[in-house]
Amino acid sequence: MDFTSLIMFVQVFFGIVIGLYFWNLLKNQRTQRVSVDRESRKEMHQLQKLRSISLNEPLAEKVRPLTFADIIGQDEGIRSLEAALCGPNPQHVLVYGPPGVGKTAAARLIMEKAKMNGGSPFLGDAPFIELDGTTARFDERGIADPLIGSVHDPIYQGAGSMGQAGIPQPKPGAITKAHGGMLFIDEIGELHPIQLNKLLKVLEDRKVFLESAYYSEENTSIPTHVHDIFQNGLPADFRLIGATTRTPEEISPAIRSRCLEVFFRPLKQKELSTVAKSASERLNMHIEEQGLETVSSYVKNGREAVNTVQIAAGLATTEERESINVSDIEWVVHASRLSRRPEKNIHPEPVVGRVNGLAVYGPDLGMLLEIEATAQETSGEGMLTVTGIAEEENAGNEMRSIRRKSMARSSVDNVMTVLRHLRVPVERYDIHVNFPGGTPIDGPSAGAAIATAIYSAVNQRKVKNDAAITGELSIWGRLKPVGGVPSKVAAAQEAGATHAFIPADNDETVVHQVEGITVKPLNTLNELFSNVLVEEMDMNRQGVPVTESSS
Ligand SMILES: Nc1ncnc2c1ncn2[C@@H]1O[C@H](COP(=O)(O)OP(=O)(O)OP(=O)(O)O)[C@@H](O)[C@H]1O
Repeated sequence: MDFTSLIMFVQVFFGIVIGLYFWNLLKNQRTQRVSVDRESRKEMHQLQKLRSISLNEPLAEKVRPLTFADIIGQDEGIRSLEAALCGPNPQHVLVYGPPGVGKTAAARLIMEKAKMNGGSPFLGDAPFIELDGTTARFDERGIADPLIGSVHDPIYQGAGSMGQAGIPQPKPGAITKAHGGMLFIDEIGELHPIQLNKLLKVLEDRKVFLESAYYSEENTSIPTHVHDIFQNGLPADFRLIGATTRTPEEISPAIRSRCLEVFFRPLKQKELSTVAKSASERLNMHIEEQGLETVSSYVKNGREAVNTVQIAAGLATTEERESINVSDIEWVVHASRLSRRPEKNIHPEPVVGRVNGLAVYGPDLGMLLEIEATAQETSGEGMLTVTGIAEEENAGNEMRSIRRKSMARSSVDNVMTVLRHLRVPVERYDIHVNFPGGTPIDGPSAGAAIATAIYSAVNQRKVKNDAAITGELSIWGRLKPVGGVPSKVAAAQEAGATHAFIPADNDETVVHQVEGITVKPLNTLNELFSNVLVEEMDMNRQGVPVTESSS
């Protein structure tokens, strides 16, 4: 074999080896592709099989409110939502309220309502995006952030062909998906502070800038749209609806200052009964009147009312009945370990030392606050006992927390000074003030009611049982304004009171309209006593005259 033949032989040999190599590579790719296709066909078949199966519409879906009229008892909240979002200049909104009272249901309906308004900036296809603040977790390296958006860097697995080409890929978050529409964040109070801060920036800029160490302006292999996103940001112009079960004080002032605040209130017993009734109607089930009464006296909110009816309906259906009996409801109540709603009603008759105070807790929950006092004349120096309250309480926030004497206890001490000033000889009596029932007492606003209870006990004068009182006391016996008056008056009316006495400085014109209760604004404790004490004297004890206080 001469040299040329040898060269040719080597060339042919290497040609065959290289050819075999590429042929093998191609074959492998084809086999891989065939097996991927086979696997995908199998998965698609499985997916189609799953899709072909469908159960009935879940009961929870069937009873979901479809119009605002289906949302019971929240007319005021819905009106505020409409005012904020359905006009030509929609605002960001924070919706406060206890769990299960219709916040989400109303938010889901507001977009359609807004679109009906010709002047609204929301277009016909404006999106409504929902996100849950409790599950919207994010990765601190920015790999994943369902709210703000993230960048999928080429180092990460599954970066695909763009990744192989070293291109960082921006992934839009909910704020961009909601562009031109509304972003509803349920439980916004649970968002991580870092996410909240990022959200605030977006609300300000109406776009979001994403960052990546793999992005370079000079990199010409990066496609134009990625350059555009990194340089100009992703659009994020939307209106925020944040719902929370927390109180306004617990929400960051920065987000509050950018939003209109809307309040959804707890549902009254009658309203819960209506929610239960309409749920049973949607399920095509009849429910006895007494059954409705039982539901509404155990459940605390609309969701619980609907759930109770659903389980009872399920029970009736399995027994092939078309109506829900009281016993079905009782069984559900028992099985779900529901406890009866505390019924705070006014006392049936006037009693010495017993006063209907008014409290408010949570964002908007008014409640009747029972206050009892007894006074026993003593030869020595009188003692003051206060029960039914915490002796000490925490105040402040996460940054600065302090322990202080209970506000209710301080309030009683304040009342004793006021009564001494009014020449009520409290020092001659062992006085016991009790707050039964475990209702939270915010202290100062119960001052006027506590003073009435002690004054009534010392003078043995009965207090009108149909009167409810709220007001802080100045040390000179003047009634000072308090918070939550509308909710307090509504609670008083629901508990059966016919008269509510509030500080004149509150000037809550709105409360004058509560049906079935007369609201009387007063200036001084003396005016209050002459309005709420029954005009009779117990002859066993000398009534103590009240002198006019200087205020
Ligand atoms: N006021 C109401 N009127 C009619 N149905 C209600 C009302 N409140 C709650 N429901 C029923 O309860 C379900 C749950 O209510 P929704 O999710 O709107 O409550 P929410 O206030 O958003 O509660 P959460 O704070 O727990 O998310 C609704 O789908 C509806 O069936």
